[in-house]
Amino acid sequence: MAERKVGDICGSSASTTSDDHPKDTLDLKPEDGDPESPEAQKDQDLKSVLVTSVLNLEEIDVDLYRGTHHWVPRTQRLFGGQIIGQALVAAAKSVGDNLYAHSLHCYFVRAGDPKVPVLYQVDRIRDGRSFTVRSVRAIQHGQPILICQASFQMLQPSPLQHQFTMPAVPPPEDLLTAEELIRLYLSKPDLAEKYKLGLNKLLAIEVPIEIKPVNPPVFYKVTASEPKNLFWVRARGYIGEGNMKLHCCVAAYVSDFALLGTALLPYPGYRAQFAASLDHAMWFHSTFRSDEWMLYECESPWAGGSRGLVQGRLWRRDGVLAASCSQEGVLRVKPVTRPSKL
Ligand SMILES: CC(C)(COP(=O)(O)OP(=O)(O)OC[C@H]1O[C@@H](n2cnc3c(N)ncnc32)[C@H](O)[C@@H]1OP(=O)(O)O)[C@@H](O)C(=O)NCCC(=O)NCCSC(=O)CC(=O)O
Repeated sequence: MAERKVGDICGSSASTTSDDHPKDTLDLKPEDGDPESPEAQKDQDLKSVLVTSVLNLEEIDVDLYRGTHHWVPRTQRLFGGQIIGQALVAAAKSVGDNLYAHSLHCYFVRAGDPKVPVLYQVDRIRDGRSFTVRSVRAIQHGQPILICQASFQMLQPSPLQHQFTMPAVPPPEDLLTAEELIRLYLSKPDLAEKYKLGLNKLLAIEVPIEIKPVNPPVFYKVTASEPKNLFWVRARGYIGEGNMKLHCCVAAYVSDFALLGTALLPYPGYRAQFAASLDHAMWFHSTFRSDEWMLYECESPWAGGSRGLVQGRLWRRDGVLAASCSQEGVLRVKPVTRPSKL
C-alpha cells in the first residue's frame, strides 16, 4: 500500500494503494461528519454555497457541465476564482481517484456575465501512465470566457523534496478578520460620513472566504508600500477531510482573491480604472484543508505596460507549502484626485 506522505502532491487525504479502482466522479458533497461535531457547527450558512453550490456543477451531458454564481465583484464581471474553481471541478470529473491535481494554467479571454450560467466543456486530451491532462472551455453566449488546461498525476513519491521557509507571522488567533477590522473603523467617532458608506458596502459583501490581514491596512490612509502582502485565508464553512480535488478547487477559488491588488500597493496616488486578471497558473504541492487557516503570501515582482505580475504561495499552518500561483493582470490606472485643502 503506497502510504501518503506530507509533501506529496495534492491528492486524497487518506492512504491510497496502487490497486485502488478509480471512480470517475468528483464527490463534492461535504463529508457525512457528525452534524453535532464542533467542526460541523462551523458557519453552516455558507457550507452549502461553496461546496454544494458554487463548486458543485450540474452535469448536462458527457464532459459538459453548468455552473452558477454566488458572489460577483462590484465590477459585475464574474470573479475569476469562481471560473477557475469550476473549471477544475469539471476537469476532475473524468479523472480517477488515484490521480491528483498538480497544476493548472488558464487564460481569461472574455469577461464573465453574471446574468447567465457558465457551461464547461471538457476535452480529454490524454490519459498517460503517470499524467492525465484535461482541457476546459468555460462558455457563455456561445463564446469562451476562459480556456484552462489542468494536469493530474499518479502518486509518485521522490527523495527530491525541498521548499522555501514559511514567513514568520502572528497566528490567525491573534489577528482580526476583514469584517472585524471594518467594524472597528466604523466604530471610530471621528470617521467621516463619506467613508462609512464605502465600509458598509464592503461589510455587506457575502464573500465565501474568511480573511485575516497580517498587516491590516489603515482604511483611507494611503501610504506607499512594497508590492507584498500577507494574510490568513480559509473557505467559510465546514468542508471536512473529503476529496483533495475538492480542496484544490476551493484553493483555486481562493487564490484569485485580493491577489492582483498586490501590484497596486506601491502606488497610492493611483486607483484602478480597469483591472482584470489575464491569466492564472497554479501548482499544488501537498495535501491541505482549504477550510482551515492557511497563510497566503502575495508579491508582485514586476509591473509595466498596463500589466502587473503577481505571485502567491499558500502555506499550511505547520509550514508546509501547499500551493503556488502566478497571475498577470491588466492594470489601467488614473491619478487619485483629492479635494484641495484650500
Ligand atoms: C482583458 C480584456 C478586456 C482585453 O480585451 P480587449 O483587448 O478587447 O479590450 P481592451 O483591453 O482594449 O479594452 C478593455 C477596456 O479597457 C479600456 N481601455 C482600453 N485601452 C485603454 C487605455 N489605454 N486606457 C484606459 N482604458 C483603456 C477599454 O475602453 C475597455 O473598457 P470598456 O470595457 O469599459 O469598454 C479581455 O480579454 C477580457 O475581458 N478578459 C477577461 C478578464 C476577466 O474577466 N478576468 C477575470 C475576472 S477579473 C477579476 O476576477 C478581478 C475582479 O473583477 O475582481
